[in-house]
Amino acid sequence: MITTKDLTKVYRSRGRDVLALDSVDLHVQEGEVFGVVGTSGAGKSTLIRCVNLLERPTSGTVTVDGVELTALSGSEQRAGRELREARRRIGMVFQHFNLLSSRTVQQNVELPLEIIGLDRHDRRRKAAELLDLVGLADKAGSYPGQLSGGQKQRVGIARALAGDPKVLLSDEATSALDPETTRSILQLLRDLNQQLGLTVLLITHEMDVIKSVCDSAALMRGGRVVESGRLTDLLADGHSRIARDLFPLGDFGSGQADRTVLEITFQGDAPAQPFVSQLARTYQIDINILGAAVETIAGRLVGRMRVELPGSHTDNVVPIGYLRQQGLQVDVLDLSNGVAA
Ligand SMILES: Nc1ncnc2c1ncn2[C@@H]1O[C@H](COP(=O)(O)OP(=O)(O)OP(=O)(O)O)[C@@H](O)[C@H]1O
Repeated sequence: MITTKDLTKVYRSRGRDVLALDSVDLHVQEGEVFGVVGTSGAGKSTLIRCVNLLERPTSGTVTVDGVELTALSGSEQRAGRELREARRRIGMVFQHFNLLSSRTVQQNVELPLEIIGLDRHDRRRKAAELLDLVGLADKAGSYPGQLSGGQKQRVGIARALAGDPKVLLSDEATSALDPETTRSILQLLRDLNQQLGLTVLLITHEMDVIKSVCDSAALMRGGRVVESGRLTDLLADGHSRIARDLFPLGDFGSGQADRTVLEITFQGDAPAQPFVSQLARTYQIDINILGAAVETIAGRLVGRMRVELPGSHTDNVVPIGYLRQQGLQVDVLDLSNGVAA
């Protein structure tokens, strides 16, 4: 549904070039919620602004729903007719809501419909439907200043849906909200994704957002996508940095040379059996549990545990094989850099 190829953006700032996007290849499938995560300055905002050509990339292509936007003329306010048409099928939600304070909630939602020339009656009907969809039917006559942050973001979402978009872009939509409101807005995005078949591309600096709402994710660093994929696949990959960040499990053990640290992951229907005590009993070994967490990720129950066994990797080949036989994913950590060996 959204594909970027070799997407590059260079800003010229005070006489020097800033490489904000460096050959970004991204593929967001139709109907999924895709999260881009990364620290400040990684290039997330630039990426999302290039996806709907609010920012014209320096090179590379952006294709949304089969239309190559980068081949259409104009950008920002001077977009040509075809680009404006294509943009109508892409909704955008902003961190600070971007509502007009002098207009009522209803009038804010009607704004994009006014711009496309819909008549008054149809505008009213459509805006009322959208406000109902986001749970704000009773606030139609209120002004943004009379709403909470979460309600303002619901208005922002209703407005973004006015053009019946197939794709919704969310630029840190929950960063200005408290944790409970964040949860309710993420749930709303998830519901809209499922009810309307909406494809959602969101950017965030919070791993919790990825964990609670996304099907897939990409990690950005220094303008590059360093990892991307479906969360279920990433969780099955012992080298995945995203998976590691989804489960911060504490330290890496005693640091002694004759110890083996394992990371054990179980997903979905994998046995929720007491494998640690079974292992200890079967092989008569003392197992040190270093950390454990169970989360619901992409709608599936996923657990991860880090344990330390006495002896080297070679000494533990048989117990590791036993765990794998139980349907568990087992990665042996390389203690020098904390990733799977
Ligand atoms: N208009 C601009 N002019 C010059 N440099 C820019 C401009 N916009 C962004 N940059 C630079 O591009 C890089 C990527 O910025 P961007 O805002 O995309 O990152 P980000 O991951 O969204 O960060 P944040 O989470 O802080 O918004 C940064 O080095 C930033 O300073």
